[in-house]
Amino acid sequence: MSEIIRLDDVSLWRRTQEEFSYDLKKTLLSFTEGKYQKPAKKLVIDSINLKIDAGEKVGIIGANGAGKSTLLKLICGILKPTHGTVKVKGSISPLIELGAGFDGELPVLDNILMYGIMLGASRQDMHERTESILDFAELKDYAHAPVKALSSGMVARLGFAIATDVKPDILILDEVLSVGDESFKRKSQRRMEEFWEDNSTILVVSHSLEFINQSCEKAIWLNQGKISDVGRASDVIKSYINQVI
Ligand SMILES: Nc1ncnc2c1ncn2[C@@H]1O[C@H](COP(=O)(O)OP(=O)(O)OP(=O)(O)O)[C@@H](O)[C@H]1O
Repeated sequence: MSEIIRLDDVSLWRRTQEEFSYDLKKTLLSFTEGKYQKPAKKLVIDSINLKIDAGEKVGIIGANGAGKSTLLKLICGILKPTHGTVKVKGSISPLIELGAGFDGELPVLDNILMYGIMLGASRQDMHERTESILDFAELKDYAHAPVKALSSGMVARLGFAIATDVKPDILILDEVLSVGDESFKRKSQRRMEEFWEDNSTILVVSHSLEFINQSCEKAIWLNQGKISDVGRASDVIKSYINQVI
């Protein structure tokens, strides 16, 4: 099988949460008082080497704060590593922050076009797909409305409809999807099952070990930013459970 994702010695440092209370006045004062301290940083991904082949379904498990979402964000290019390289061949659809790339002021139709192009589809392709995307998202009546006029559930449905219609080579999922209301949830699950049956490469983060065991042949156990174990899902889950209990 051909390699589709490769991470070589990837590390990422991030500012710690305290930095979010960053205050310019306080910083200037601390400078004048000679008390300035450099922003604290934390190593959230620590020297990761990883290879994923085309068509593999890979589950990522680990405790809260282990770095699972961060790893997905590095793979789809939302975050850049501080050190090391991330190589991805083919198109990638991150179902992570659904709708994060939308422009609220622009109509739904324009956003479908932009979002699809951002995910790697051509303009022509997106023109042809618009109808089925609006149909799946159940947003035909909103085609000309600005995205800011949609509810948050509608925005998530639109994001999901575009990202899955575009049929990427690699699908990235953070937690098992729970988009929209009950009827949409069922519909989105059926669409996800099609991806599973397909040759798509899938990376999924989940706290449901049962789901990972049933749906993925391979699993990665992350612990404090490092890979603790990688291999057959059932084996990795066993060693994770043994360590946790
Ligand atoms: N925007 C951010 N800025 C700074 N640090 C962050 C940010 N987001 C997450 N972190 C830190 O990065 C580390 C890894 O977080 P991440 O969200 O990847 O963990 P996770 O394994 O997905 O956790 P969970 O299971 O709780 O979703 C944590 O220490 C977290 O505090």
